[in-house]
Amino acid sequence: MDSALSCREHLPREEALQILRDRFAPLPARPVPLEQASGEVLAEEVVGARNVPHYPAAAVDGYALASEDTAQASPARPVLLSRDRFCWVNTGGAVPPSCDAVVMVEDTSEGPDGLVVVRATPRGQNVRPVGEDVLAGQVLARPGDPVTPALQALLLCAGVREIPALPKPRVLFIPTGDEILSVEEWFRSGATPPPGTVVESNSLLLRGLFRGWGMDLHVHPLVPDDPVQIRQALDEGAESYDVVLLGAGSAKGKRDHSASVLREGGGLLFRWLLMKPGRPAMGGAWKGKPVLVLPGFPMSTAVVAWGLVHPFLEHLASSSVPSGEELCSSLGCGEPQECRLLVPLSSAQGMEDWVRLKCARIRDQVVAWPLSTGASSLFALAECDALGVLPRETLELPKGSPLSFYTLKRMDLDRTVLFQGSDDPAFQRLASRVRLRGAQVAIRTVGSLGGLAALARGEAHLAACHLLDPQTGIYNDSFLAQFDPQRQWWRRRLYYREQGLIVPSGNPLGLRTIRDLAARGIRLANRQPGAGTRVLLDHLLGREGIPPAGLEGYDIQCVSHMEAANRVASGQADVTLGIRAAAEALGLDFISLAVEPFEIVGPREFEGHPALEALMSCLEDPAWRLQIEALGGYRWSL
Ligand SMILES: Nc1nc2c(c(=O)[nH]1)N[C@H]1C(S)=C(S)[C@@H](COP(=O)(O)OP(=O)(O)OC[C@H]3O[C@@H](n4cnc5c(N)ncnc54)[C@H](O)[C@@H]3O)O[C@H]1N2
Ligand code: MOO
Repeated sequence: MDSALSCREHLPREEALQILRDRFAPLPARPVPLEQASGEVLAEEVVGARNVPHYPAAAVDGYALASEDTAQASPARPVLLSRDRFCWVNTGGAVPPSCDAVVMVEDTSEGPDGLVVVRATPRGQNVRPVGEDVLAGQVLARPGDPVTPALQALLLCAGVREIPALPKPRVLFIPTGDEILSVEEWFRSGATPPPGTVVESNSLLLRGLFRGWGMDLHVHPLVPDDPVQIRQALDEGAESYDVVLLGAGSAKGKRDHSASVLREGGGLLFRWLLMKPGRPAMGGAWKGKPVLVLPGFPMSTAVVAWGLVHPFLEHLASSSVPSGEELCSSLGCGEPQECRLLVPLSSAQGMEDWVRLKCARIRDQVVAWPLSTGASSLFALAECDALGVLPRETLELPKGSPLSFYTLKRMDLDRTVLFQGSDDPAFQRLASRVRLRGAQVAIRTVGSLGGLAALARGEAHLAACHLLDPQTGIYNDSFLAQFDPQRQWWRRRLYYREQGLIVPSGNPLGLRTIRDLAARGIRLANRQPGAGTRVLLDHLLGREGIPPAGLEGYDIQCVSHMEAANRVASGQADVTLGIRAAAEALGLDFISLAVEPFEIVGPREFEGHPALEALMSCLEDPAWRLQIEALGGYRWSL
């Protein structure tokens, strides 16, 4: 036990990193046999042990000879050499010491009297002298150089048997948690695993990150929230590994033991980082080996891996990442780039805030919007294109603020259009088809009205419209006239879709019409303001003279058809208004109330955009049409 350690709390990530760097020295270089050294990085310079070539070598097939014997030779006055004045050499063969040049066989003819040479062959011609390529003692490669195939071959020729490689820290990840199921248990648990259980997904995530860094990660079998077993696993880790990563148990739960185990058994160096997510991360020592605790939520694990674990491993491995470029190295991207925020962003005060971003480019401006901020959201982590790392002093970033971002995925913004608008499963499938044509539709679900307003502000290439005008009973026309008074947008109808009541299978409450929503005790799930489906609901209720305020659940704002239908499927609501496809996807019953045209619209200025052209060509794709028909409730004409 290292009682001399004092624990720093509430500290910036960089300070935590510095504490680790000060406390744990880089690992020694590793000798690696040359044949196995592919992909390694040199820890020291390497000098040649032998000359290459180590003998004077013929560069052509021909005759080795003394250059002075051919000094007068020319096609007009060939020279005849007697048999003791030349000898045959193949390309690469040794030139005898008595010879200093090689004449190409094409410039000679050998006859019974000797060799006829038609060209003067100056000293050294066609001879590769000793050490021409490499001289013994010559510096061949320097620290930090990657061992490429060419370097490997060169070092072999230069007589180098093994190389000093940068150390590769051996790292063990110990997942912990009583609630965590192994992958086998997860799939064995059926379609609905018991509440409170979570699959052990962090090691899959971490392994992938390590692979991207060119490092291996070993994973310990799952350990329950039991201090004795956690200590035992740490003992095993410290015995055989250079670094131990302890998963979860980092916050204040009754089953969170990481801090107390470390504090009592090894030493806690720091705890509570000024970053979000990842705040409960901690660092310590166990039997002299570094231990880092990764908070359990996936995004927290990833952020701590990027921001702390990888830079620390690079320190242990003595890799020379220039200061300030640590995150680019961890994230595997180039210099941060700049975008403008499509929406305001508020950052937690005093915290370095890691934000998952989606990006698009409109005209010449790269724009970005944040995805979910929840540390538990894996979808946001998988879906985002980029990360914004907001410095601790950032508070409010108004809409339009510049923001620098690190790319996580290759983005082809020339071939990406930004769609803002309604949620629609068929349109989602269309976006997948567009991918197959090498282009992308970035989708931001903001409802029909939100999409039209975004188009009007020049913040999207494309929006959707399925809005019923209660006054006229006509879809879309009046809304487009309002948002595009100058008529500068094109419009195209994609399909019609059925809207209706989505109720549990078998319709246990016997709901039939919109009037039934007003019955006592009926729990509704509604959509967000601005969603076309909510506009339709309001219209249908209004027609029947039903005041929305009286409906239980009218204030519930689901942002997609699937979210609303899932509320019904899970028993949280008795009914929602939505499309037939959402009901069918979840095996729910559907009572059809309306058929609406689903149109897409966009400014003419973007016509010809490659992603828009790809989208238009997908509309004719029979495979997509079949896929849409199978969703249920979509049709091509009224
Ligand atoms: N009262 C407080 N509660 C929490 C605080 C706090 O300061 N006070 N901090 C929150 C923050 S921030 C985070 S982050 C989490 C950290 O949680 P722990 O590290 O203690 O981890 P658990 O509570 O055990 O698990 C959290 C979450 O992650 C899931 N998990 C854990 N391991 C894995 C794994 N290997 N693979 C996938 N998912 C995993 C776990 O099941 C939980 O759902 O604490 C907050 N609470
Ligand atoms: O800091 Mo926690 O890691 O936000 O979710």
